[in-house]
Order: sequence, then structure tokens, then C-alpha cells
Amino acid sequence: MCNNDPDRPARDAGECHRERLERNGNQGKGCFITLEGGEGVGKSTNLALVVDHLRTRGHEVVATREPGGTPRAEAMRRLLLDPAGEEPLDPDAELLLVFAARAQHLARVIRPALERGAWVVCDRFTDATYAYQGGGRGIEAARIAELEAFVQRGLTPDLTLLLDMPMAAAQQRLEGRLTGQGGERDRFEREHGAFFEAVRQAYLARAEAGPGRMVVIDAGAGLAEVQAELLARLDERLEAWS
Ligand SMILES: Nc1ncnc2c1ncn2[C@@H]1O[C@H](COP(=O)(O)OP(=O)(O)OP(=O)(O)O)[C@@H](O)[C@H]1O
Ligand SMILES: Cc1cn([C@H]2C[C@H](O)[C@@H](COP(=O)(O)O)O2)c(=O)[nH]c1=O
Repeated sequence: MCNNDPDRPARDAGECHRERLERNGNQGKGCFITLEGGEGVGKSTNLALVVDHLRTRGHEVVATREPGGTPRAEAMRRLLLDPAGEEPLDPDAELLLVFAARAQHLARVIRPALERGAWVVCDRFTDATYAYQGGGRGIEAARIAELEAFVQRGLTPDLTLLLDMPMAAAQQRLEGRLTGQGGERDRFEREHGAFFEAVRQAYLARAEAGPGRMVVIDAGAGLAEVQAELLARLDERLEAWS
């Protein structure tokens, strides 16, 4: 049942269950939550928290990621992230690969889960395309929007938690993780500072344009503080949907 109290605190930032279903064309009973942000801001760390929180409340939860989420989409991810090779990946080819992986992921995992009433929590989705291929690579938003409409057919996240922090500090965290794993940087992680700054600004511009769906969390604080803020904002939304 919708909470239609006009004074409820989450009202300005959210919509009730009925409004949510109407907006997404009643494409599924479950809720679709995404985590977004630049490299190393803590998306994977906090995705686990969100998933646990929802499971504790009794929901079936599908945790997934983009690009990827199915074996074929993961193969496309490897193509996108592989830094090797003489031949640079053309930005249009990169954009199309991202959406090809998304189409597969939507068809095989996200839509079936939402249709059976499961909740989907996804590490990155189309906001990342606007941020990386739009902000970072300079592809016009209108061209991205055409592919979004074609592939998603109106399905968009119900809530997006955008983890935001200054790029330099996030790079330090990433450095720590890479050193710990003895890992190599992938094709995106090898980009320059101006690219990551453009990605961050594109994310923030999207949050400003769509404050109802996107919630910005200050990811630069210590983990306990970030997680308390994240759960508080998530609970606000869950209450509005109940
Ligand atoms: N609030 C925090 N304070 C300090 N360290 C953090 C915080 N959140 C995450 N970390 C650490 O920062 C590193 C990057 O975190 P994580 O892998 O979750 O980021 P990510 O956004 O998923 O990265 P990527 O963009 O590569 O997927 C990890 O070593 C993690 O333990
Ligand atoms: C969904 C999506 C992702 N990307 C980029 C962003 C990241 O650099 C990688 C994914 O790796 P991570 O482990 O999540 O950091 O892919 C992109 O450019 N466009 C997209 O739509």
C-alpha cells in the first residue's frame, strides 16, 4: 500500500510503490536498486551491505553487476576492460558493447528477477554509461538516450545510490586495493585524471537533474559513517515504498 502522507520526510525525494510501478510501466513487481560512482569509491563494499539489509527484511535479492551479470555479458566485460592489444577500442564500439552486455543482462537476469518479485541490486547500470561514455568519452547524451530507450524499453532503476568523493582520494583507495591484490589496472583504470573528473561531474549532473531517483552519498568519510548514511537513506526510501 502507498504511503501518501504529504508530510512524510521522504516525499520530496521519493515516490510511493504505485507511482514507482506506473513510472516503470509496471514492468516488474520487484525493486531495482543501483550503486554508482567512480573507480574505488566503495561500490562493491557497500553493495554487500545493501544486499544483507534487504535480505534481513525478507526480500529475495539478486546481486549483480555491469558490465556483466551473465556468462556472455561477462565475456563482453572482459573485452571492454582488457587493456591489451595494439588496436584501440573506438568509443562508439565501446558504447555499443556496453549496451549489448546490458541487453543480455536485462533479458537473462534483471527482467526475470523483477517479474517474479525479487529485488535486484546492481553494481553500476546506465548512469555509468552517461558518466563514462558520455562525460568521459564525450559521446552526446542524446545518442546514449536512443540506445537506452531501445534496450531498456522504459525500465529504469527505482533508486540509485551515487557514492561520491574527490577523485584523488578514490584513486588512493584503488591503489591500496590493487597493491593488496597484486592487480593490474584495467583499460578504464588506466585513464587520466581529467577523464575521471569528467566522469564524476557527469554523475553529479545526473543526480542534480533527477534528485527523486538518485541519492548522493558522501563516500569520502570513514566506512562506518558512509554505511550509516547509506542505510538511513535506503530506509527512507523503503518506508516510502511500503
Ligand atoms: N569508506 C571507506 N573508507 C576507507 N576505505 C574504504 C571505504 N570504502 C571502501 N574502502 C576500501 O577502498 C577500496 C575500494 O573499495 P571498493 O572495491 O568497494 O570500490 P569500488 O567502487 O567497488 O571499486 P571499482 O570501481 O574498482 O569497482 C577497497 O580496498 C575498500 O576496502
Ligand atoms: C556499466 C558501465 C561500466 N563502465 C566501466 C566503468 C568501470 O571502469 C568498468 C567496470 O568495472 P568496475 O569493477 O565496476 O569498476 O566499466 C562503463 O564505462 N560504462 C558502463 O555503462
